[in-house]
Amino acid sequence: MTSAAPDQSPLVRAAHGEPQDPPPVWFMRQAGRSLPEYREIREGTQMLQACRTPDLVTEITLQPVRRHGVDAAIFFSDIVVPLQAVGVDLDIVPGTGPVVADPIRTRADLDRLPELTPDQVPDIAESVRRLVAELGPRPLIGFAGAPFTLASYLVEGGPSRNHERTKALMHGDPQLWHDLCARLAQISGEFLRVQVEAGASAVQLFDSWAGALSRADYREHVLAHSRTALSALDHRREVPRIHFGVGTGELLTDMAEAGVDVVGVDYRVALPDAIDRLAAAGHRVAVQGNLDPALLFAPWAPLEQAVRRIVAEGRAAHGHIVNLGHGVLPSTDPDVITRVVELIHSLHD
Ligand SMILES: Cc1c2[nH]c(c1CCC(=O)O)Cc1[nH]c(c(CCC(=O)O)c1C)Cc1[nH]c(c(CCC(=O)O)c1C)Cc1[nH]c(c(C)c1CCC(=O)O)C2
Repeated sequence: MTSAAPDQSPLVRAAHGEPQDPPPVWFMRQAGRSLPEYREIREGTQMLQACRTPDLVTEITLQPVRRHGVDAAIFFSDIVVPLQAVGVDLDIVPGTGPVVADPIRTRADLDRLPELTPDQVPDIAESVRRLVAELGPRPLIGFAGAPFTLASYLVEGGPSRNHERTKALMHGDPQLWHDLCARLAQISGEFLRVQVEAGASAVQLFDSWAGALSRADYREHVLAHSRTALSALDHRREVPRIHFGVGTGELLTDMAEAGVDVVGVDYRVALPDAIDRLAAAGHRVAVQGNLDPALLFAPWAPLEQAVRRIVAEGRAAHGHIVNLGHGVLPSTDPDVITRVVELIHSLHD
């Protein structure tokens, strides 16, 4: 399945616009609570503590690769790890998500948010190096949160349905908003750069909550900062960049402008529509997606049909990486994931 070196792997080739037969597959949140071996090894260790412990990061990242035979590993970490590394007082609360002790809402708050330097995350580079050595020809995907999604956690103080304080800041004090996002672009870009310099073969920039924005707001207040974050990798254009957000059907062509090779498609948009929209706007990019994670709970017959359809639809794209339209849900049966991977690997054109 995998060829000699990660930069020649099906995932990297598909990301650079060379269709693969069968297409490569991995799953967002493939590591995590759906796996009993993950629940076991995480017992007694806080999430953020686990993310900073190379033995745990290495083992947890490899668990889904061993079990499911996916075509890539995704680095086990969290989008808030670099924020904690620069000194933000935050925690990941089980069942809730990241919670920030002192939200950032004023200029004085922003002044307390420093830039990220590599010496603050030596363990991240160490974990990536170990993983790359273990994975051999299989690529490791590094990742970071995009400025808007990180800003939402920092401004709201935690997960938010409506992002009201974030949007109030964006519109009420655009200068402060842009300065905050510029700082987050540095942090996010540096976190990606550390992973790539340590050997990651591809990256994904998660702008998970960008789908909450209008196109106008996205273009005026967000796009340039995501582009800046990714520009930290401009000296390594051979490392493909994937950009994903939930509910971003209306933003796909805008997100493609951030300097990306692959646009992640969530399950609310039909893959052919996403491919057409991107092509009509002149973007020669690959697509990733877009099986509904809830379909993994359906009987095999409709699930198989959906997987076959997505693989067939993806053949019209400039490269297709099969994935879910968002992360694996914690109560998913891992055997179903393994069976889906086997099916995809059997689907030759
Ligand atoms: C928005 C976001 C976060 N973190 C992340 C995003 C972007 C991706 C997305 O849109 O889902 C990114 C992330 N977080 C995690 C990964 C690991 C790699 C992988 O995908 O396998 C990745 C890529 C591990 C994690 N990150 C988290 C867990 C669960 C914590 C645990 O297992 O105890 C994992 C495995 C915690 C976390 N961290 C965050 C949330 C919303 C949660 C869930 C809280 C909960 O439901 O308990 C913030």
